[in-house]
Amino acid sequence: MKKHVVLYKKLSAQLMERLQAKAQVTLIERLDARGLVQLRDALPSAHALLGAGLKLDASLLDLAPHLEAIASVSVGVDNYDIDYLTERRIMLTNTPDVLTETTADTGFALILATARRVVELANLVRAGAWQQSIGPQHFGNDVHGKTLGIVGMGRIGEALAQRGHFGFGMPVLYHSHSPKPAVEQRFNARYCDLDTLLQQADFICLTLPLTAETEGLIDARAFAQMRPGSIFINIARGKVVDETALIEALRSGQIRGAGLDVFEHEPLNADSPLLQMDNVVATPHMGSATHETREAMARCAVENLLAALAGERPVNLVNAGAWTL
Ligand SMILES: NC(=O)c1ccc[n+]([C@@H]2O[C@H](COP(=O)([O-])OP(=O)(O)OC[C@H]3O[C@@H](n4cnc5c(N)ncnc54)[C@H](O)[C@@H]3O)[C@@H](O)[C@H]2O)c1
Ligand SMILES: O=C(O)[C@H](O)CO
Repeated sequence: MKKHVVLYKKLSAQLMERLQAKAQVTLIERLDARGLVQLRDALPSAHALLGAGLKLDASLLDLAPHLEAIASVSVGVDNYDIDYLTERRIMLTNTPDVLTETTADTGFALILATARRVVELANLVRAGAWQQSIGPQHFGNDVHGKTLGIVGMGRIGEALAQRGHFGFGMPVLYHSHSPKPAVEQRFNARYCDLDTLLQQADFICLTLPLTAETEGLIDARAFAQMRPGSIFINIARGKVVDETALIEALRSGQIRGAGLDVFEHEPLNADSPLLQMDNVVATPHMGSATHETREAMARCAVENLLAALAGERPVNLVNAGAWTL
């Protein structure tokens, strides 16, 4: 008998066909109130789940006694209680690598948009307020040659460093768990502690995961270290930042601007003070959101899931303990 896979993300026809050839599939089209009821109804017979953007904790997963695998269509795994999954020997897989370049592109889009005030000035043109040559009150700042600070030198951090170093001639500072000699050689990057990076970088970019260790890492104390004129970019996770402290740093002029793809609560509330600020560029958690990359992520998740259900070790297994226990 085919195993039961519950999707809470729509797949392309091709991937759906591939999955249906091997499994009985239930698709939950939207994770609204009705969708959540459908999910709870499907969990008791589910062998595997595939999707993204849902906090899957014990309160839901206790409803799924037969669950063998969860294929997350994301690289970030902060929505899952990994210890709980490992204890139950439920394999968790993610989708690294395929989204690295696209997410780094988003990071650079935010760097350029904030430094050069692209959104603000495009809105001015759209509003018909471009009546004469713009003057210094509308000038931005250079990106090329400025110091790029990367917090979390992993896959996406490296792709950002590559763009900064080779494309924009930027000196690169980085802070990570440990120094990476190969990265230093390739991008002429310098490892430093977090405070030094915050004090010296013109662009401070977060590319690290949300974990118990990183939650609230960038707080009021951290913003106080940043130099006036610096620009803060977050393409990691909103909860790595104390958003109240960020708003205060923007209001007080401690930092010059922020490019934000992720927020403490998503979707960002329309009455967030961040949306009242011209020096903030806010995007809707779109780091990996291109047609090509989202399809590659979904394909990667399907492959991981099919491997798990076939009793093979998935390539992108996050919790090795679920396999070897
Ligand atoms: N905005 C988006 O749409 C989007 C897209 C993809 C990924 N992301 C986020 O980006 C994160 C990074 O992705 P990746 O593929 O580069 O992951 P990765 O594991 O390759 O890199 C993360 C890096 O952060 C470092 N790190 C972890 N904890 C740290 C700490 N406390 N202090 C300093 N460094 C620390 C790690 O050593 C690693 O080098 C993901 O976990 C996800 O949350 C967001
Ligand atoms: O972690 C990821 O892959 C992105 O944030 C998309 O959810």
